[in-house]
Amino acid sequence: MDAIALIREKAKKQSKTIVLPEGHDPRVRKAAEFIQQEGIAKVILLEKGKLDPKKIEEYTELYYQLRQHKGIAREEAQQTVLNPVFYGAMLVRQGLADGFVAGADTTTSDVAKAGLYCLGVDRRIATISSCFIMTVPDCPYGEGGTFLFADCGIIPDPTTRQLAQIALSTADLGRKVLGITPKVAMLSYSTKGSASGRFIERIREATAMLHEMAPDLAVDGELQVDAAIVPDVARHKNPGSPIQGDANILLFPNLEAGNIAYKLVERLSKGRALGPLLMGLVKPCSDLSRGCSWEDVADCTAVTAIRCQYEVEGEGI
Ligand SMILES: CC(C)(COP(=O)(O)OP(=O)(O)OC[C@H]1O[C@@H](n2cnc3c(N)ncnc32)[C@H](O)[C@@H]1OP(=O)(O)O)[C@@H](O)C(=O)NCCC(=O)NCCS
Ligand SMILES: CC(=O)OP(=O)(O)O
Repeated sequence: MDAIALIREKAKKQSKTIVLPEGHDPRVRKAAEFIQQEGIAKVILLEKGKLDPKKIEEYTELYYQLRQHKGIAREEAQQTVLNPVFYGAMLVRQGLADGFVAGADTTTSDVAKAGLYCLGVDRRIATISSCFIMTVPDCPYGEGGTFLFADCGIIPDPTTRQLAQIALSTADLGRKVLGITPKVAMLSYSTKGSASGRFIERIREATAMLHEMAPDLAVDGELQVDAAIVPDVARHKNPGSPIQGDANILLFPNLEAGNIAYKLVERLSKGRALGPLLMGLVKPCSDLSRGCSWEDVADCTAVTAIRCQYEVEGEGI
């Protein structure tokens, strides 16, 4: 079964309720129809101007309380809650839905803020970041052409600790959603000392930290991407590597590299890019690219539904 089919089948077993707040967008409406027809999840479809006035009142007060320490006024709280993305996040907070998926018509920054401000940070993880599930047709690399790429959406210039934490969160998501054994490549423009400089040093430090945090995780760095995913190149450039050119998780050094790389792979390979799947929040949710297809909305919803199960079981997401 390919990765997309597997994700849809797994989601169907969960029967979770996911909020899609951008009901004004035709791609989101089409996805909602498909998701419900296929039994992937139950959907709460929202639209600006059609929100429940009682809940607006309730969530305005709640949002005001949550953000009071930042000095916001009630008026600002109400304006925020009138935005269906924030209202949808509040539905999740209040337990009326299990997760939300937005970003077809909202920037990543605003979707992340809805998650951060309404749901909050999972203290066990502490870092909010994101990853993509990438599927590349006719590709022998990774997990039969499936990879996880991170962070391509949230942290512009991660610290070494954040890089290690992003890798851990992505590995965890890969295990839970795709059932893979993670093999992490910490990417750079150098393979094990073939170049030097402060950017490379940072990746080395992050790799060492990751080894300490998760001694059983298969990880190697710093690696160029060819040494990470092409076994022949790995044999030449990096013999003895624990992942031997067979990485399925690609950890990018910063958001510029990650965001550019995921869009290039998606567009040039005619592959799929599911995400940015937000990690480190107390409930599962997903952002989308404004360039997404209706299938991307549907499949990010399926991934979010699968992740809800682990949140219920108290295992983190
Ligand atoms: C995630 C994001 C929205 C946070 O923005 P923000 O709310 O303005 O961030 P702030 O610096 O004001 O921090 C607000 C709070 O959240 C916390 N926070 C911010 N980013 C965080 C992260 N990645 N992980 C954990 N906590 C975070 C801060 O520590 C702060 O906590 P405090 O209120 O207790 O002091 C921001 O990092 C962002 O916009 N990222 C880029 C997204 C983007 O543009 N992507 C484009 C390509 S997809
Ligand atoms: C993830 C991302 O790049 O989102 P957008 O294309 O909407 O900026």
